[in-house]
Amino acid sequence: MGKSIYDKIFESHIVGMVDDETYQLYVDRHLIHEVTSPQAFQNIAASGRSVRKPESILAVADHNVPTDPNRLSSGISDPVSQRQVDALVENTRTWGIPYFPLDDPRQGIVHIVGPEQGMTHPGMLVVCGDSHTSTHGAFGALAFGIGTSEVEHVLATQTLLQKRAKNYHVSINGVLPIGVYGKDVVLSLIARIGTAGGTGHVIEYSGSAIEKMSMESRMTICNMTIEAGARAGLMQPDETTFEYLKGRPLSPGVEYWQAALEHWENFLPDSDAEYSKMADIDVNGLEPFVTWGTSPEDGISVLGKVPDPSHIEDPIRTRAIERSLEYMGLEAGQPVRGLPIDQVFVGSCTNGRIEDLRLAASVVRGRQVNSRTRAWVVPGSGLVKRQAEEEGLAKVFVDAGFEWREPGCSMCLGMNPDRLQTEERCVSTSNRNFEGRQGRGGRTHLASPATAAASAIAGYIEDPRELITGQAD
Ligand SMILES: CC(C)[C@H](C(=O)O)[C@@H](O)C(=O)O
Ligand code: SF4
Repeated sequence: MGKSIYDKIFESHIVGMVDDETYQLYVDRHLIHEVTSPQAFQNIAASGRSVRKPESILAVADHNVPTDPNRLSSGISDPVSQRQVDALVENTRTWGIPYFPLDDPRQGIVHIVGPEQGMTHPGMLVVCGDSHTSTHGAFGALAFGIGTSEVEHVLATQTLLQKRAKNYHVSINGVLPIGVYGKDVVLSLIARIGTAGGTGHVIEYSGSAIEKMSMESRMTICNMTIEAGARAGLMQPDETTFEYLKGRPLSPGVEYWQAALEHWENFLPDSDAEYSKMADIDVNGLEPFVTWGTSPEDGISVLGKVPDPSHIEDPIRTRAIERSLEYMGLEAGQPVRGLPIDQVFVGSCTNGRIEDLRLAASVVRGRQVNSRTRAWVVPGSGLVKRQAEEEGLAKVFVDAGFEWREPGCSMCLGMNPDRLQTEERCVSTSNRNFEGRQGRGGRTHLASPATAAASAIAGYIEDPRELITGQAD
């Protein structure tokens, strides 16, 4: 029987078995951040154990840090956040773990910093105490989020206990129309299979649309794969992957490059690999997507209408839609395009990379943010920020009336000062639109950087094609 990428990585990392179903897997790389690591380090110290392989770890503070331009002098006002960041600094110092402090240009969101440093290679097992670790699957690595007790286990043993997931194959074919991007593809996938669609599975992507995509777009898709309930997302490594990795600080050096390429070939899927679920997506007719509700599966075309619960038969679903509409301040059947917005957030580990900023800037260039809307760009890392400044993108944003901020998770989640006020409506390039996600009572519409940028200019949810080509409907 043929093997999937998942099967091959999983099997090559088995170092032991705990029972019939539970394997002990070797972990190649471990990313840590300030929220899910303090307790793990505390337990390591309390039990007199030590960190087994500090050089396999990379640490950054991202969730709790402020992103205002004065953050180095003003510091962190919330005492719990400050304690978590202090603990990360202290723990990394104690154990000799690489850490990028706030004044280091390499600081940023863990899932942007890791790939940027060349930390994830095809065939690796990569973990982090964070659900969006699935992002790294874009490199053909098995990457998934773990809980704090597992973070402790990995710190102490460099291994993890795992049961095997099932294989799910998603084939994405066609040519992306103008104004439609990786974010729209993944929002449409989640709308189709639902937030439980991938439960118990690892989704492996292939197809002509994926082959043509940049690493940045592939990462956006793998990042949100977790929102479809899957354990991880995986993509086959190819020339695009190798080009991206070449020359990065933690990538194999020139002298090892050929050997690395040969090694990575071991992790390509067999042509007769078996998958327990399959889906095909044709992107040729895809439209820009935006969510209307409080679940990532609530995506519709930007030209679509929010659902009418009276047309739904399932009473549980009817109630859920009614509740979402109420929370989101929407009427059944209302078009989503044209909804006035208070805030636009371009950033997060989903869409805070240089390609995302280039895309948003291309929509914004020479235009002005609508006076009713605040618009922010929060680069995913200091390196993204620097590159965007060098390319003149920062100036495009600032000239248009955007705020240009320091790297961090920022408004992706309300764990730092960047939050929505109650009932404020935001078009956000992040990955979750749960109730209160961007601040208590805040209303989130997930979308691509192009849709977010177009909405900032319009002051309402706008079809980006309107600004790119002048022909929306
Ligand atoms: C805080 C952290 C544990 C959390 C996660 O695991 O995803 C966060 O990054 C998120 O996006 O909700
Ligand atoms: S940017 Fe958002 S999704 Fe990504 S790690 Fe930070 S909080 Fe989680």
